[in-house]
Amino acid sequence: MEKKCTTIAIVNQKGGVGKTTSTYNLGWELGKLGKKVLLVDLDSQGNLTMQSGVQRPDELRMTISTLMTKSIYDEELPAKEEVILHKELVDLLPSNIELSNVEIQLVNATMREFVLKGILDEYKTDYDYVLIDCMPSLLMLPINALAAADLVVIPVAPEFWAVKGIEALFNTIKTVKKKHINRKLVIGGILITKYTPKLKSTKEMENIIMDVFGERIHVYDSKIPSLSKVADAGKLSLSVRELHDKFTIKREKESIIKAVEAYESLAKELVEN
Ligand SMILES: Nc1ncnc2c1ncn2[C@@H]1O[C@H](COP(=O)(O)OP(=O)(O)OP(=O)(O)O)[C@@H](O)[C@H]1O
Repeated sequence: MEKKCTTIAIVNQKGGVGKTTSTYNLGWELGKLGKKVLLVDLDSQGNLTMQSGVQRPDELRMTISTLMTKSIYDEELPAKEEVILHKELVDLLPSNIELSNVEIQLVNATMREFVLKGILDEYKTDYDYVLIDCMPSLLMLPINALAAADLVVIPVAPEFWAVKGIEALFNTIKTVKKKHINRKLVIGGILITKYTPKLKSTKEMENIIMDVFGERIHVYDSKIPSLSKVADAGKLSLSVRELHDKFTIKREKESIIKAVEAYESLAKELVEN
């Protein structure tokens, strides 16, 4: 029997808020909980692909762009094994710079909002979770992610312009629902990333986010701490848990454990809801 799969779009049109980092580490922690996870890199920067250990994404023969182009031109999709890469706890549909051409191809494609959905309907059958890492825009590719998703998770770094950005994203989600692109789409919640509660400015932004959105939207209890070791793990193509496990000295382990715990508890929040 086909598995019930939950597809989650990790979206924020603001850059650098922790979308890729959260997609990878949330995926890893869901994998740790025994879930079968497919990560989808829907960003032409290919950061999720590099985070997953592919050093030169531009040399990949098959990527999500191959699938989307084939789908736009009504060609048969390649077998999953030809495209999907495997890591210990997650699988990956990789991406590279070619995805920027797809954004252009989509403009004139028929059923252009549903190209990714069509592909995932075919590719997601073995998975419990599909996590889509979106590029920082609200153009056709992120709209494709919203059309394919059951749930949206919005990583937000508590910075000055954050609230304005979330408002714009909500309007896009409203339009996606109103125009029947995806009427069942649910906003899972706001995930606060790069969190430093000791900083007055962070606390102020957290309060503003709660005041403005708290009544309408769930804000995940798990908050991802701002830690230089989180960025280090990314550069080493490791999850925060893997980097933690590699450390042998207690002080080193302590420098990243809070991020491991945060992504673990976020994964549990998602599984339990
Ligand atoms: N919790 C964190 N603590 C410290 N650094 C972080 C944290 N999360 C992410 N970073 C760093 O911030 C930078 C941006 O993160 P990331 O690439 O995940 O953001 P993004 O929203 O996906 O960016 P883009 O919009 O460009 O795709 C990276 O260098 C990453 O290592």
